[in-house]
Amino acid sequence: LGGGETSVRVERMFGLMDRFLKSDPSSLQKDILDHVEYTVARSRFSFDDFEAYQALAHSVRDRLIERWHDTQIHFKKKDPKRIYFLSLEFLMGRSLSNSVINLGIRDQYADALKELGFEFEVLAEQEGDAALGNGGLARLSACQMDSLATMDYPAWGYGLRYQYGLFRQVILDGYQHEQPDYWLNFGNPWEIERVHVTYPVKFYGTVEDENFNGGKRKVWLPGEMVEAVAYDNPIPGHGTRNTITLRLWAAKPSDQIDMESFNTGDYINAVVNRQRAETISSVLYPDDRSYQGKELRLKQQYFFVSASLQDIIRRFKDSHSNFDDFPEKVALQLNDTHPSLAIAEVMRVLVDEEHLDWNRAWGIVCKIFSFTTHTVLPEGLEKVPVDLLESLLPRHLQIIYDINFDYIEELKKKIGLDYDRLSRMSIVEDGAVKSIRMANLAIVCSHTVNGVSRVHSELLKTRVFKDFYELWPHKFDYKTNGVTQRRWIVVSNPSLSALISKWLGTEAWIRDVDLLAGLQEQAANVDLHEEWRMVRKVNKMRLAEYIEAMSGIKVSVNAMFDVQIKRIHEYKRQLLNILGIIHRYDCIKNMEKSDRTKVVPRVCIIGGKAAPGYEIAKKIIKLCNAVAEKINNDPDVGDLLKLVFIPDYNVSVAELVIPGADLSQHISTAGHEASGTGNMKFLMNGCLLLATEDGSTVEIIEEIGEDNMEFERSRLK
Ligand SMILES: N=C1NC(=O)[C@]2(O[C@H](CO)[C@@H](O)[C@H](O)[C@H]2O)S1
Repeated sequence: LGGGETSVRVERMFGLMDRFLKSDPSSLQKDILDHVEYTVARSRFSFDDFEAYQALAHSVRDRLIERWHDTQIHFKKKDPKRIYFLSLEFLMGRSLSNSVINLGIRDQYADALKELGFEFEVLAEQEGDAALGNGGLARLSACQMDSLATMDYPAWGYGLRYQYGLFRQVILDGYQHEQPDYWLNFGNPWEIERVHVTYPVKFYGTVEDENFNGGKRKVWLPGEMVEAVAYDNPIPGHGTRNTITLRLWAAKPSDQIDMESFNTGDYINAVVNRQRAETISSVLYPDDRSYQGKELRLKQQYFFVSASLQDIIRRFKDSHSNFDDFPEKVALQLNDTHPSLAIAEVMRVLVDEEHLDWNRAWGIVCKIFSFTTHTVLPEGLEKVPVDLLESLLPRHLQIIYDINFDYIEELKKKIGLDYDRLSRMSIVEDGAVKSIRMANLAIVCSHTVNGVSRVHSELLKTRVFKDFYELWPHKFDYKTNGVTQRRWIVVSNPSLSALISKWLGTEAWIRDVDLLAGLQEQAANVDLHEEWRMVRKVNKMRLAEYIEAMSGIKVSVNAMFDVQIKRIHEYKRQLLNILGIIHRYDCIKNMEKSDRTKVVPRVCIIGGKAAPGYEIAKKIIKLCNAVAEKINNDPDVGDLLKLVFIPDYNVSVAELVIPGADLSQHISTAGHEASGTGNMKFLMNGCLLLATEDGSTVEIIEEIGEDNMEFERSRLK
């Protein structure tokens, strides 16, 4: 995502801030009440918090739509190079607060609501999280969309509209149980269903040779077809009118019901096609690492790739007829290997449908793809069994074989007949299960390959993709993860946000996070310290109330809140943290009463979901709850030590926990966390980090400076 040459500011269109919608409190009030009556269909004189939230959401959406249309008109006229971000996961969280803050009208809405007898924060709590992702990779996608919009990029996000997002974590007797995420049950005011934006997606079938222009060409005869229907989500930038689109695809059957079966009373078979189709976009893949359930996963990947590319090519052809212009107008960013089939799909469309010759099509493909890899371990690299691909997408397998043949012939000219290396670098893995190495496919066809931190990039160059780096060093770069300060300070910690603006003397940091460095000039200001302590206290009180409401455990805000919230993984070492807590408990129990006055009271907070099939991770959750049961019910320890497992950790829970944390733990086994983003969120909220030198923490250390660190570098002898 290079310089600003493709980012054209979407200035105030037609000379007005908002063409038709005003934002003074009385106009907003009228808007909200109109939506109560005409959208929510409730009496404007009697409606509850949830109905008020629905009306408020539609009122805000109206303002998003104005800018959204202006943006689309603007870019249709400018016809810039568009960035298409292809990701199978977007962990968006709630939209209301983020939208009104980016629109710059949060306070106006809060004032308008107060006069109607409602509190903005109470209504914001009515919204469910859009949890269309598993963890850091998915939340990064959401933060990137916010930043692309704010930086005025003409960008699109493409993904899947899962009917059920990331499972709801319920703790029973200390164990994790997974419940469906019914995030759509009460409607979703933040999306627009585009019933006219649908594309056929094909699967299975055979490939035939057909006479064409005196030669032969391949024709794919599909065995099954489903419809992809677009659901659009406006993503507003901050301090700009640029409002980009997150287009999510839902799978619908091409034929809703088989009337013959129905009329013969075979009601199950009558709808079996609908079920087969809708399953494709029904459940978010429950794990952000291991790859089981391969066929469904592969169907999901191709479904969203095919629909997205049909949409992108249609948009290109609306104003261009020569595919030589395609690389000038289209950049496709592969978020991990999940969208890698896009490479074979573009080749298929260009060669089989647009009738470009192979080499011309290949030249185009190699200019439009960039690949972000988030994996540090070779065993985490995605492989697709050839037999599965041959069954589901026979034409794509042929294309991948052809790509690989040309690539290996070229490789032989460069490295000679080093068969071990040729075998390692091949896109096709021969072995017990012949497979397609999706990362190799992505690297061969992309013009850039980026890691997500400097440390990660070094691991890629020296271990994971060493062969490729030696061949194409120019392809490899890194873009260290980032998080948006709009969500992680302004939305989640408004009192800190106000304090920062006051002491910096500007709100410009909300668009440009580097301006936060200006606070260093006030680092010794005791007045700022006092205000900051008050902010932290308020946030800790909010968190303590939440803990008591969720677990019944009373915690003292005078204790240090020591937090570790992230997906449960062995490499993230929640177990090490729990063993440390057991040790701390043991030390307190064996301490003389007089010595206990030296103990800093501590509330240890752990939260996170374990993948449903990850048994060890689920046992760690049980251990945490068992240790908590023991410690929290020991009056001898009292407020000196508490342990809380926060259930169902999600984006909204993170927005509550992070501002209240005094200390946070990022103690992954070095070399395992590709980047990590929780460290950044805690840091920008003024929290101390207890961390290993891993992933992006290494760069945080450089940014903070070693004189601000306490090091415990116990090198192995
Ligand atoms: N499947 C994954 N989930 C993650 O959180 C991963 O991607 C994140 C975003 O780049 C990284 O910050 C994490 O370190 C990495 O584990 S990879």
